[in-house]
Amino acid sequence: MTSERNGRLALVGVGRMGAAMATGWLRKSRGGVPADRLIFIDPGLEGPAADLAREHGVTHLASLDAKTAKSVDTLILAVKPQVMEKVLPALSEVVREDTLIISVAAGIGLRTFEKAFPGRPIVRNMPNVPGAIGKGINVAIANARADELGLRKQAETLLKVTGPVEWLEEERLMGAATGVSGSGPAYVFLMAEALARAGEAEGLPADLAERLAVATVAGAGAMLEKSLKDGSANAAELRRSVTSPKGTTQAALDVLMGEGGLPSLIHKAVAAAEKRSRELGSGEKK
Ligand SMILES: NC(=O)C1=CN([C@@H]2O[C@H](COP(=O)(O)OP(=O)(O)OC[C@H]3O[C@@H](n4cnc5c(N)ncnc54)[C@H](O)[C@@H]3O)[C@@H](O)[C@H]2O)C=CC1
Ligand SMILES: O=C(O)[C@@H]1CCC=N1
Repeated sequence: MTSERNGRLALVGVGRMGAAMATGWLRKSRGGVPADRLIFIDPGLEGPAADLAREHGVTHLASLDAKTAKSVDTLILAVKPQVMEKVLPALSEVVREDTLIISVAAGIGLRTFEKAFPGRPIVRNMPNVPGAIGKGINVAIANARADELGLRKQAETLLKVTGPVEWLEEERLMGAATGVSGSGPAYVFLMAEALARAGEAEGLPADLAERLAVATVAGAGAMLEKSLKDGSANAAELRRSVTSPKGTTQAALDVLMGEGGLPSLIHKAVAAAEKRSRELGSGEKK
């Protein structure tokens, strides 16, 4: 069997994450996926996903029928973990024996998909929303069948359109990765919100405070990325470069890095996400 995948790619669940990935794939500049290879499967397509389908002419179906499934060699599952098990039986009846299954659902383990799709190659991936602009990161693990068929590389070719792929060998680490990079963009957006609110509370006009906060988060992120790439500095070194002894930053960091400050709060937050990931995987879905 060849590992070449030139068939269609069905994305099941085109909500926030599905639409972010599809946006990344449809960006031709990054060697993306041609619109006529993609099929959106979602009974409630709306918002950005509906716009994407319309703008690019992507086929949209409410469910995957047996005839269409014959043309699908890659199935991406991007529904909520809470509905995943309801969605799997109907899909398992129609997908081909050699279809590569990729799930991006938090918490749901390879074993669940191996039960639903016996003998199929499966990749569990944790993407994040900056993938929509090619600035995402993926953390993935492949089952043995995917490796037997040499499909890890094939999955990576697809996933890396949205950002690099880090492969894990131990599935138990997926929860921690989810807490860092899957959920992580929300922490950074919260930082931008909090910074803007704080500026406003200290007297800045709201719109100016927001512009300053957004430019600061975006600029610091871009600088960190560049400095890591060229090897000039890491995050701690960049932080120290802003911090003049006895200056304003030192005064602020004494608050942020004091007892119970940001580092310990972030650790608690990532640990909570990791725990929730395990709960979602074990069926505690509420
Ligand atoms: N939102 C994020 O930043 C990230 C989400 N994920 C994972 O992505 C998955 C989706 O999350 P979101 O996009 O945030 O949720 P969402 O609620 O925005 O999207 C879920 C989509 O699934 C559709 N859907 C529901 N039942 C369906 C069915 N039977 N067949 C096909 N589609 C169906 C809904 O209409 C909706 O469009 C989750 O498993 C989540 O863990 C992973 C990484 C990041
Ligand atoms: O909040 C969630 O459960 C999903 C998974 C990672 C980011 N969003």
